[in-house]
Amino acid sequence: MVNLCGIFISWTMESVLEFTIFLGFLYWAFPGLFSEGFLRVNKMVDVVTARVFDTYNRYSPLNNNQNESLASLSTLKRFSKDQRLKKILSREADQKARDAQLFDIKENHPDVQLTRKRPFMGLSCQNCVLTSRESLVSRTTESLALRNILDYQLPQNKNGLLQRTLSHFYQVYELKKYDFPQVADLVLKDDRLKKAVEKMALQQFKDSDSNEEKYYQELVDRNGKRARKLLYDMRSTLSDFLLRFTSWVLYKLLPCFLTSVVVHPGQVEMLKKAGNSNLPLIFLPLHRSHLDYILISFILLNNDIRSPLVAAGDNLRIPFFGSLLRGLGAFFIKRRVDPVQGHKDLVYKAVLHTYMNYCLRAGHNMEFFLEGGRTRTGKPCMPKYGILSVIVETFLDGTIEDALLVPVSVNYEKLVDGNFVREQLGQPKEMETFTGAMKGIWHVLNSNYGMMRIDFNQPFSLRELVKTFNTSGKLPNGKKPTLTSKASTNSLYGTDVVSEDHKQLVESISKHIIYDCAQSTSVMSTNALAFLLLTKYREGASIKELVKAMDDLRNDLNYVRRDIGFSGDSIDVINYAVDMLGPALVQRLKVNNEVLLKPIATLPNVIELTYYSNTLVTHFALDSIVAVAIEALDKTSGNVVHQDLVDNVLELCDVFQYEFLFCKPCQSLEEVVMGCIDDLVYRKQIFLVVSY
Ligand SMILES: CCCCCCCCCCCCCCCC(=O)SCCNC(=O)CCNC(=O)[C@H](O)C(C)(C)COP(=O)(O)OP(=O)(O)OC[C@H]1O[C@@H](n2cnc3c(N)ncnc32)[C@H](O)[C@@H]1OP(=O)(O)O
Repeated sequence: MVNLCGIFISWTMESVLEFTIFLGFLYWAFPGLFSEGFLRVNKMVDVVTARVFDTYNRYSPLNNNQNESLASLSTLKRFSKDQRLKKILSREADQKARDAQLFDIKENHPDVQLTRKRPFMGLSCQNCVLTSRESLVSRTTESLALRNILDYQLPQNKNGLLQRTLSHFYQVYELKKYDFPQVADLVLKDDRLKKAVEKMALQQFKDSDSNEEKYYQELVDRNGKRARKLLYDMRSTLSDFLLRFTSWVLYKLLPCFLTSVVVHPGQVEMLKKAGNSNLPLIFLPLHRSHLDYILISFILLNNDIRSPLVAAGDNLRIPFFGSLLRGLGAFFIKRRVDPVQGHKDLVYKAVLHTYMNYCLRAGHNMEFFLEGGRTRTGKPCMPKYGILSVIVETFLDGTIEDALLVPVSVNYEKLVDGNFVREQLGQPKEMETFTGAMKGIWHVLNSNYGMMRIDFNQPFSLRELVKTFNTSGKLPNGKKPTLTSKASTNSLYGTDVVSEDHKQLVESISKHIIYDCAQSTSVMSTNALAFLLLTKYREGASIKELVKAMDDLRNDLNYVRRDIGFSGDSIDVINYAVDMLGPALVQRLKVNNEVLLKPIATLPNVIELTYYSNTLVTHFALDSIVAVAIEALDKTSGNVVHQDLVDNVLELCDVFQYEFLFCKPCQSLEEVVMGCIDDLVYRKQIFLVVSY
């Protein structure tokens, strides 16, 4: 502090001038910063005031119920007098209300409403991994209530003055310490990598005109050096200190733009138990925003679960942020493995495969995004198979005994990384840069994204899944695979051909996981409103109509045990969602003294609204296809033949197979379609069933 004062006092005229020039430069470089400057200063003052009050509350007696902004000690005193008066008044009012209620209860029958139990999302598949499904979870785990992880609570017995003042610091200090071994040197010595280098050199040697031994050696050296460089560009330098420090910073920053980050403590409990099994956990989230991996690591770290290494596209290897991400667990992969001089890039594949192999063997957990990037439409993307094929291969060749796969679904009330409208209109993606990232962070910090929800599905054993697929032939084409543990001959590592069985297996696992994630994604208020407005009320609807439609939608979702990420009266939900979506997406009109909500269904705005709605479109995809198939049938006789309808639906499903995953790979699509028709007959009474 003394030093800091000294610095300011010792400022000369030159320093002042220099500082002014610096400010001038900032203004020139980032005019946006200054034009909105005052607004932001105001916001900042609000945040600081809120923090001061928050701190005051922590020191003051625990039940003082004060929740308004305070400025000075005298105001505080006056405030507590007012508070006391308010309390007395509210106690009296309470008393009166209770008396009146007691009278009502005596006179009338009470209107008892049963609160519906929230479904526990993400249990693993009972067809494929029954043993995993029965482990790690209990009735108590299931019935725990959702929790906002930004509300950090100190343990009961650790609630001293210092701990309360520096609660977040205390939290990160107390975290369990893990070792994060570095494996790069081991990778370079690995025989398989050396063989891939030689094989690549040999291919290049054969393509050349030379037949001198010396040239071949030169090629081996060149490829060896390339392997080293690829590895050092790729590797992660996960650091315990950096994780803790970032976690502390996040505790301070996240509340600036998120009202809550909601997780199910039961799911976290399952992960903790799985973490104690000494098997690597492989986290497989659906990718919506850059916040996904930040919050997943944040939650795991703060629950004493080993932080994972995360496969990051090398487009994120930008100055400063690249090194930061590397220290927080990122290992950088090429987003496309392109051929080198007309041949498959064996060296790169071998580096990636061997690196992942050693990381898993060293006990690291891993995380990667099966979709290979963020969804641009709000619908889950079809999976990419490269990284998962390495994990499966690492298990099949006996390097690891087993791995626990954890599908993760993430949803936001409001999309954090812009709206992808530019890209959806056909313009190329803007590449990540340092200034772009800084501007993005600044923008995010000054916005409100509402609530974020993360669902960790139940971890399941890769061994059990492979065994089930092996023994029951539950692959989509009904083909029985015969995969046995054997030396590595396929996947990303140094090969030209991936065996058909292995391909089928990896594809089925990937699709199963994407399907599971989509099923366990909870529906946000913004998804529900956008869906209703775009599919049912494109021309607008009164609040009353929307409330009725929202109630019906909630009932439908509850019936199929989809979790809804909001609660309360539908009218409040709608008003909240309208505010979150903003006037650029939903208009509030006043027609004949009635408020009408209307979607902006014109380009480009409709693209963003569709993004929100698509979370539910996936859910209703099969129902909609049945509806379209019924329309296409000949109904002149007044009847529809069941089998014709099923055939029509299957044909349409074939057309849409790259757009939606209609069922799990372990299910038969025909049976799922028949189930869907039966359900529509029973619940929506679309037909009267007649048998001849
Ligand atoms: C305290 C808090 C801290 C918080 C702070 C934490 C921050 C901590 C980290 C930050 C982290 C950032 C994270 C960013 C998020 C992304 O950057 S997402 C983007 C990057 N991630 C991914 O793309 C992962 C998924 N992608 C893949 O797996 C892709 O396959 C790859 C590996 C990128 C390659 O893609 P590709 O070149 O298009 O090739 P693809 O057709 O998929 O096949 C590649 C190979 O896989 C194999 N293969 C393909 N199909 C199959 C199959 N069916 N079966 C078996 N093998 C197959 C074959 O060997 C094939 O090679 P070929 O035989 O064709 O030569």
